[in-house]
Amino acid sequence: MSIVKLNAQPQKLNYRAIRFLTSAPTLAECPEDSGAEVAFAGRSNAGKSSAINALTGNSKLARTSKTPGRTQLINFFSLSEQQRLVDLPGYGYAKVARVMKDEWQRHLAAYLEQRQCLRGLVLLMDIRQPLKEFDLHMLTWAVEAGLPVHCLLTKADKLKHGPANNIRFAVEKALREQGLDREVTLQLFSSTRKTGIDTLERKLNEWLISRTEPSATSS
Ligand SMILES: Nc1nc2c(ncn2[C@@H]2O[C@H](COP(=O)(O)OP(=O)(O)OP(=O)(O)O)[C@@H](O)[C@H]2O)c(=O)[nH]1
Ligand SMILES: [Mg+2]
Repeated sequence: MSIVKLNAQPQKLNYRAIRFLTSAPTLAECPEDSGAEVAFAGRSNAGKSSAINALTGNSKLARTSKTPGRTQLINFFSLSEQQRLVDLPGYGYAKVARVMKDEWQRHLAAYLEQRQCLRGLVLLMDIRQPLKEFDLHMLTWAVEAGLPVHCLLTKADKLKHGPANNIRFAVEKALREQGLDREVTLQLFSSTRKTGIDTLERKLNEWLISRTEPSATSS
């Protein structure tokens, strides 16, 4: 008889207990493809590393920089043996040679297309420059691949509350009009002010806990 054990995992993860795991330049060098992973993607300088630091309350966890292109490797952070967050290299105006940019893009595409344990994508966009070509490319790809996306409109502290919300509504409308709203959610976020962290945590818990396979045993 096959018995499926009740999933004994907590409904919340302790993001403060996160640890740096490893950095990988290519898909082949990533940790074993098991458990559940959520990746943070977005243009260079969008605030990916800062968001991971704000979420985990550790300003030194992921390296941040005023110089776009700081994160050049796929960086893995573990929440538990089976649950990870991933800081992806940014796309865009990194001050690196064209040939290197193409290299990264290839590794990024391989990771996104082939990583089986990827449960969702957090797509970060600077609220002052949302829905650039790369963002639309990522959203289209994810929707077609059936991968859920949660968008963070970052650096919301740079705008007053009213204008920030107006941008959020405009982005939601644009996504609906382009048929990109399936499995896509959106929120305002500020790493500096630490706003939007609860909403982000809820989404990550939903992806990393409820979508982790319950363990099965036979007797
Ligand atoms: N005001 C403000 N600045 C922010 C916020 N988030 C990030 N920044 C700043 O934006 C710059 C880029 O942040 P990073 O977190 O390094 O951006 P990234 O997306 O990881 O960049 P790459 O690694 O180059 O892809 C840094 O100078 C941060 O301090 C925010 O919420 N508000
Ligand atoms: Mg970074």
